[in-house]
Amino acid sequence: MTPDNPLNTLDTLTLTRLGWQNFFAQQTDTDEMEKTPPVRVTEVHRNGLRVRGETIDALIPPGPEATVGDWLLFDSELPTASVVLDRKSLVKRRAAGHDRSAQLIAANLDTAFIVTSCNQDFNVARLERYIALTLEAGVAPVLVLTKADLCDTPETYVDSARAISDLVPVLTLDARGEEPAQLLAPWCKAGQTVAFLGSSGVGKSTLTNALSSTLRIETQEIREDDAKGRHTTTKRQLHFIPNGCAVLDTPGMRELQLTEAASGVADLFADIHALTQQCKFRDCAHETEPGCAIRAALETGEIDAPRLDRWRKLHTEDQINTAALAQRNASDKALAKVIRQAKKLKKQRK
Ligand SMILES: Nc1nc2c(ncn2[C@@H]2O[C@H](COP(=O)(O)OP(=O)(O)OP(=O)(O)O)[C@@H](O)[C@H]2O)c(=O)[nH]1
Ligand SMILES: [Zn+2]
Repeated sequence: MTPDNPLNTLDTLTLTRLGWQNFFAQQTDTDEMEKTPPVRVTEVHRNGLRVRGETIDALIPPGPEATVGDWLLFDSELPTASVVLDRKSLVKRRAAGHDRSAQLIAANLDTAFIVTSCNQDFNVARLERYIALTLEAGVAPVLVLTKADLCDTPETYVDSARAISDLVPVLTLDARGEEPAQLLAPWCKAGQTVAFLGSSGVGKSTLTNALSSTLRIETQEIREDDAKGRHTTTKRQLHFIPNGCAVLDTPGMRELQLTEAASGVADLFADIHALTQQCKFRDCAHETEPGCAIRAALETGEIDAPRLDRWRKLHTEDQINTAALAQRNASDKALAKVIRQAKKLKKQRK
């Protein structure tokens, strides 16, 4: 459990402290802001959303299709009618389980710190998954390798992390103590919103604490045998730290499936994506087709086989989930139409 951040209980947080940016200001005006003041979703609970504004701290019932980090124009008379402002960025995944829907993880992040440790948690395929997800979302990814202090050869992890993509900076650190605040400072500036993503036990809460001398989120030691965490953080919560940055600590996600992330995957695997455009057939499966640019590049050693496999897996998974989601949305629409027609008929009969 995460105890309440003492700063979250301060009476006044200016809009800037909450992360208000020009992008949002441009969507409204002073008249509207007086009637329906902007509030930010700082926590998502089963029974509603906690929203914070300059003079508002309220729990509103579920209704607005919003997630942590969203900005709403708060309707005090009918909170569920509050309008969600257009998002600067949106991180989502395919919901866990059999449901094909997309689950919103966080909105309006500027930077995502993708956290892993210099131990068994480190896994290139999973990091690529997180990177594709954040690139798709419009959030800048930064890889953070924790527990360098517990590892004899952190360089091997750093080298593998650096090889993933030129688009992604890599930081290595001990999450406890002073180091993180200094190393993360270039991204954790006033008015910015950053988040820590990664498996349970990699040090997300420790890093969140490290950014603020006043925060004390609970952390727990990982299991010794497999370095897995105990899912100590159970909810997504935005913390407002003294330097004016908003920080989101998230629970470790057990399953991270991509959906509607084609451009994120293409950006991360830009070289492979470019090659696919050169295949003779537009629907080339890169198996046995003549004129396949992917297979040719594999033969010359221009691309490496394990990385190609990882691309293939992500690309296929994203295509399948995206198609399933489209189908679901279409059938939802069709169902809504049937209900509307039934209601209309009922009315006519009265
Ligand atoms: N030595 C060392 N220990 C660390 C480091 N980072 C985290 N830890 C420890 O690892 C354990 C797990 O850290 P947390 O911050 O709770 O991990 P988390 O990612 O927030 O985990 P969940 O809340 O379960 O998602 C704690 O005992 C931390 O003190 C590090 O860089 N070095
Ligand atoms: Zn091909």
